[in-house]
Amino acid sequence: MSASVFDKATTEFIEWLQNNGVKISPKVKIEDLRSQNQGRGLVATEDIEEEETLFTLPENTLLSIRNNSLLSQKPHLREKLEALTSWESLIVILLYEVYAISDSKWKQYFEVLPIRDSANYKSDQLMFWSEEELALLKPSLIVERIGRESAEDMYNKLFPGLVVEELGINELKDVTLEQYHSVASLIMSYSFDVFDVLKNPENEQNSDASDSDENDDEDDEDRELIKAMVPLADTLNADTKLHNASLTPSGSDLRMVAIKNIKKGGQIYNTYSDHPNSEILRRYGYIESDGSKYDFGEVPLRIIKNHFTQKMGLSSDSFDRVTTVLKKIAEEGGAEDHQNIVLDSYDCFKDYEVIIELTFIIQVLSLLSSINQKYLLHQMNEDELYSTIFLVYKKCYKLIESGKLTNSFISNYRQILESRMEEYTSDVINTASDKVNSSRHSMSRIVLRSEYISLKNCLEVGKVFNNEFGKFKFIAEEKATQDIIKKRFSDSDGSSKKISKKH
Ligand SMILES: C[S@@+](CC[C@H](N)C(=O)[O-])C[C@H]1O[C@@H](n2cnc3c(N)ncnc32)[C@H](O)[C@@H]1O
Repeated sequence: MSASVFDKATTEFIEWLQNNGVKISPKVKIEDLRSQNQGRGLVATEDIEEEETLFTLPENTLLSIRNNSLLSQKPHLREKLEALTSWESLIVILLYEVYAISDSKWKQYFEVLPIRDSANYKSDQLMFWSEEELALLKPSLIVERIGRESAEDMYNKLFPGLVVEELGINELKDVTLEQYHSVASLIMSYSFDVFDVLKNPENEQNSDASDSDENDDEDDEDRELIKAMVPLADTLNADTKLHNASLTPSGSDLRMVAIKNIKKGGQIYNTYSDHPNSEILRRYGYIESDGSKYDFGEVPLRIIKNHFTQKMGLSSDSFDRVTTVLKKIAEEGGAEDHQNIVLDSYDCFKDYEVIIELTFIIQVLSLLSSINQKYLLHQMNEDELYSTIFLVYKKCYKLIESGKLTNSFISNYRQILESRMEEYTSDVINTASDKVNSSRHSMSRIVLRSEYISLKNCLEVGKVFNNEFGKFKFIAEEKATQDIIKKRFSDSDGSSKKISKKH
């Protein structure tokens, strides 16, 4: 699309908005931001004050299960469509609107979307990356969450089986996997979750923007929220640090409101929720070159296992038995009493915070490794192992609750983070943000750098373990293990119980 064709599509879209009752402040305009690889965006043409309304959208401009040509033309399908998840129904509705009819009410809107303009919009969501390109993202765990399989399962469920045979929408009998992917990824990166005002007229609109996931397992029982395409609101780009406007309810309308003062010439930014760069890339196909505010790196359980088996003397079998018991303790105790601390991976945030499960599991394994030096875990039967781990679990819970950790915890924690960081190559670590472009190669490096920096920040234990809940004290190992050893392994006269000591 040449500049004039691109501009013409923008002009016709603005006319369409006005003809459909959308009120736009004279202080904003849609701008061509292709030179910054941002497609279209909204910018301020005057200084804007916090709380000013930038535009108001009447409910009938939204494209959703409440508003679409499919149900206007085939109202008998309502119940069956409502029985689908809101993901599935919006996919069918949008495919019908875009491909099956020529006179859609939203025609001018579609012309400014990637689905109609592949020349200006390249789909960089991870779903569209080849295996070689995905390899650029190693060792990020994001490559394990692309969800291609579940997306294809949904395609196979819908086409042609459900859509043609059950719903009888013959117009969609030839939908290809490619068309399905482009509509599904459009929904992933452009849709909003809004209150279903027709079903719940007393409810105000919800402002959750674009935080939907093609693979979310939804419970649509009461259908209070529905997925919708929201023209113009979805023209806003996003930035976790520059977020300055939000979509808010206003009766049955939606209003985009400034949440900060915005200077003339500044871009209006929405937020697509608290995602790190890896997830922004997966869902939306771009990255924040200087990192997302919500960046984190991840420590896979595999790294923790390697550490405790290779450096702390636990056998691989003991480690697996310990994690099995820890899962069992969580299951039996109920989530409130005993949380599950055995996760596939553990988040370490850029802002010097790690999830509590990471602290907890490393502390548990640290104490168990100390105990294992005297009383071999692999010689214990199931019951003995269970009760030992249970005591250690309880002890660690109390320690953490009272702001204490052991010295071996801190050394293990450091080494585990360092082992994970070693998986990142030095060229990634040294990527300069001013050299960033929108190539997949460049974006991969930024994602990896975001993760690496987050892990590195979490090595600053003085900050990580000195947070809003207070400063952790580090105590000697023996102080923490002596009670357990007394309770578990010694009779009152000091002789050892059933379990044999290591010689
Ligand atoms: C809801 S749309 C925003 C409008 C979009 N720029 C357009 O022209 O249609 C979301 C898409 O915009 C792009 N985008 C949003 N925020 C961006 C940013 N900060 N930098 C680069 N691209 C961004 C991404 O392609 C994303 O998938």
